[in-house]
Order: sequence, then C-alpha cells, then structure tokens
Amino acid sequence: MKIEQRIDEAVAPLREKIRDLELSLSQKYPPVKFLSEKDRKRILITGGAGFVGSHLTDKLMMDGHEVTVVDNFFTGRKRNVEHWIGHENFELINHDVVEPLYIEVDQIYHLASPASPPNYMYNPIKTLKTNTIGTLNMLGLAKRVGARLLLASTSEVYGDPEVHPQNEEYWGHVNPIGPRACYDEGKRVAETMCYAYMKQEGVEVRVARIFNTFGSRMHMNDGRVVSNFILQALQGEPLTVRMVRASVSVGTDVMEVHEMCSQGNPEEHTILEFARLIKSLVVSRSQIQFLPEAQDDPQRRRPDIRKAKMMLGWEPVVPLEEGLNKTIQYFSRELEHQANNQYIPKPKAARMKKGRPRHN
Ligand SMILES: O=C(O)[C@H]1O[C@H](OP(=O)(O)OP(=O)(O)OC[C@H]2O[C@@H](n3ccc(=O)[nH]c3=O)[C@H](O)[C@@H]2O)[C@H](O)[C@@H](O)[C@@H]1O
Repeated sequence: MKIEQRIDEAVAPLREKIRDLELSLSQKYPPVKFLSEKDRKRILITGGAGFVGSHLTDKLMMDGHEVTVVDNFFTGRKRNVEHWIGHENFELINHDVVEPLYIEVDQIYHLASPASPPNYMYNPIKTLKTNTIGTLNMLGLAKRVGARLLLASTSEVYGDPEVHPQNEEYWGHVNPIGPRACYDEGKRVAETMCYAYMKQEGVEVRVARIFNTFGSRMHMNDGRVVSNFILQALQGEPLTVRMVRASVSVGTDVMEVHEMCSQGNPEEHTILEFARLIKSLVVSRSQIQFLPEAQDDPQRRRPDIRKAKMMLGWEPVVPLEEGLNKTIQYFSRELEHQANNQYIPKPKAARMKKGRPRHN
C-alpha cells in the first residue's frame, strides 16, 4: 500500500471526529417556548430516549418545560434525543427504573419498557421486572413528591380479544403463561398498581392504552410489522406476512391523556393489505412470503376511541399513507447512515510481537 494511501486511512477517522466536534459546537436547538416559573413543569419521562418517548420529549421541551429523560438504552438510543443535549431545560440520565430514583418532579410519564414482541420476549423476566418493580418505583416517587403519573399501557392488555372493537370496559382475554404474558400481564399489573396508588394513596394517575405504533426513530431491529415491511421492501427482501389480521397505527401523534383511554387509529387493515401498500409506496420488487402464525398472536385489534374523542377531543391526525411515507423516508436515511458508517476504517488491533501474548 502506498504511503499516501496509508496516511489517508489513518487520518479518515480524525476527520470524522473533527466534523462531529464542529457540528456539536455550532449546535442550534429546536425553538422552545418561554414559560414563566409558575407554568413551567419539571417532567420526568422514563423511556424518554425510545421511539414514542423521544417524540414526547420534543413536544414537552418545545412547550417550554424542564424535561428529565431516564433510559437504560435497552431499546432507546441517545441519538433520539441528542438534539437536546446541553440545553438548560434538558437532562439525560442513564438509569434503569428497576432501581429506585430520587428526584424532584411535578409530572411523570412512565414509558420505560420494551414494546415490540421480539424485544419484550428477549428477556421475559426483565420485562416483568421493568413493568412491575419499575412501575412500583415510579408510583412511589409520584407519591413522595406529589407528582401526577401517566402510564403508557398497551392494547395487549386485551390479549386475543373476544370483543371487537375494544373499548375501555372490556377486561381482556390474556393467556397468563403464554409467550406474550411477560408484557401483557406486566402491563396489566402496572395498571392495577396505578389504580391501587390512586385509591389508597391519592396519587393522580392516567393510563393510555396505545395500539400498534410506527414512525420515525423506531429501532431498525424493532421487529414490529410496519418497520419490518418497510426495511424488507427497501432492501428488496421478501415481506414476511405471518397473519392476515387487522392492525392499526397512531403515526407519531403525541397524545394527551386524562383517565384511562384506548388510543390508536380505528382505521382497520389486514396485514396483507399493509404488505401490498408498503411495497407499492416503496416501489419495491420484493416478494410477499407467507410464514406460519406466531403463538398467541391476536387475531384482530381495533381501538374504540369514542371515550378519547369525547373526553380529550383526541383523534388521530396523520393519515396512514402520510405516516408510512414519513417512516419510509426515515428508514431510507437510517440505511444510508448505516452504509456510510461502514466505510469508516475500523481501529486496527494493536500490533503484537511475535510469539505468545503475555498476560500480566
Ligand atoms: O397491537 C398492539 O396493540 C401492540 O402492538 C404490538 O404488538 P403486535 O400488534 O403483535 O405487533 P406486531 O409485531 O407489529 O404484529 C402485528 C401483526 O403483524 C404480524 N407480523 C409481524 C411482523 C412481520 O414481519 N410479519 C407479520 O405478519 C404479526 O404476526 C401480527 O399479527 C406491541 O407489542 C405492543 O406494544 C402494542 O401495543
């Protein structure tokens, strides 16, 4: 290898570092409203570096509040909130909610938990601990400091529903020992804990049962249907259809919730329709591949959002195709980012003298 080429290779990572440094020095934050001391809240978001949590962080920061994000980065990523790092209203703490947390806050948005089936099934005991011990810790904090707490729950509390569409009065149909139980039952007991703290200790609680979501900042390995299909279509791989049931979306709407509400897009589509739609939006040549159904996979789900509409005036505002197109753009950029980063020369292993390595 020529000497110039070797120098170039050695200097490339330094160039990259200088560029990052320059970027961080010239960093401008998104515009933030000014709130008086009286209106400004100190808000804790557990799981605030995740897909839904980071969008909520943006909304509350831009509204002018002080936001503390707590994340253990199992599925969350620093990249999702890096545009706020250094802002005087923002703090990022690497912490696992399974351990107690002692801080002063006015409101808690408790979102910490893996949410996609592959992620929550990866370590079911940890998923249970996060949703039970983690929720107890956050409710304990809410009680101590007099904060209001919102729990991000899930339509999975309905299990494989026998009632369609699902409203808040339906108690659900969950297999308590099946592969999804760590999440379904974990969230069910988390809801139970919220209402016990409300009744016994007077803690103000809110519960949002969020249905299947997709949007920017989803992890590439999330494994939920929309991100899987988009990535497969973009990479020309077969779209893996396991089920022909209904699914729903909330795009990236940030929701305001009071009391208990089911929230999602009541527009219902089969999984095959999603596969075909995504394939055509991506203009992909991918095939559609039919796989066997997963165990305990719910047959149909659709939220009845009448209560959310009546009490909060909430309804989804992002049309399906618009949400899908934005998500497609996001994943295309992610794939590009990944491909570009592959060209950065990896640091070479330290050269060793010939002979056996010594261990001191
Ligand atoms: O629906 C919900 O309420 C819940 O959505 C997800 O659960 P799920 O809908 O099972 O998530 P997906 O993995 O996106 O599955 C949706 C459907 O698509 C199918 N699917 C998934 C992935 C895939 O590659 N192919 C495929 O056909 C699944 O078998 C399933 O029938 C999350 O686990 C929950 O956090 C969320 O609340």
